[in-house]
Amino acid sequence: MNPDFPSDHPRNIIPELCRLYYSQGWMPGSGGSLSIKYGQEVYITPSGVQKERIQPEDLFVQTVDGEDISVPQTTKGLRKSQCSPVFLNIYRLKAPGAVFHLHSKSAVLATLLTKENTVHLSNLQMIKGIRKWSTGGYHKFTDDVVIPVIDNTHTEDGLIDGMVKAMNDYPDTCIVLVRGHGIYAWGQTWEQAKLVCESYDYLFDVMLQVQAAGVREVHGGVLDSGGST
Ligand SMILES: CSCCC(=O)C(=O)COP(=O)(O)O
Ligand SMILES: [Zn+2]
Repeated sequence: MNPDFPSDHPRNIIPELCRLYYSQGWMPGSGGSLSIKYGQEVYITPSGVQKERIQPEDLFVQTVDGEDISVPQTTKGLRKSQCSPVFLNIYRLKAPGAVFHLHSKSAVLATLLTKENTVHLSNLQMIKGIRKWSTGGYHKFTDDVVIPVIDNTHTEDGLIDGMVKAMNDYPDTCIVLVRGHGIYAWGQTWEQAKLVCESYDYLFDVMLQVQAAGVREVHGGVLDSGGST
């Protein structure tokens, strides 16, 4: 922690979360990127580095319109995250307080087990921890939670069109799955974005383990990762 900044400042929170997510296997091999909005400033991790080793001074700071507020004053030759344009697009469209991009294995597996453009979840208690973005209200555990899946692209900014369509088609979602790649997830605060990532990782993991057990139907009629076999 850098004592020059409050403990809840993005320069302290982002490196802490990067270490946590690396240890959880969600930011392996430099994959993934985190961003937090603080006032009018968006703090974003640098590109292509070992995310678990990021220091408070390594972050880029931009406006939601992509103007530089500050760049790292280090000799490390840091570059902006490839995810920056995707993050900023989400900040402009949804006005969240934080957007995370993670390569969690359960999310990637969930996208590979369906050819459809959605994953469905229902009848799981942890669904109650997820908010509907448009109202802020929480889901019931019996709700049919529909998560959009978009196809991967060769560059991160190539994801923007698919992300915009997914956000328009599913205004309640606070997560978009990218096939074979990972998730983009957001919350009103970084704490809420963290809860979203943890809840969905748990839910995807449960769904995958039920599927691995060869179960096609469960109590309440759902095991459905989009209807494809
Ligand atoms: C091996 S990770 C390839 C790029 C990627 O998908 C990612 O999430 C990290 O991008 P960044 O530019 O932020 O390092
Ligand atoms: Zn990625």
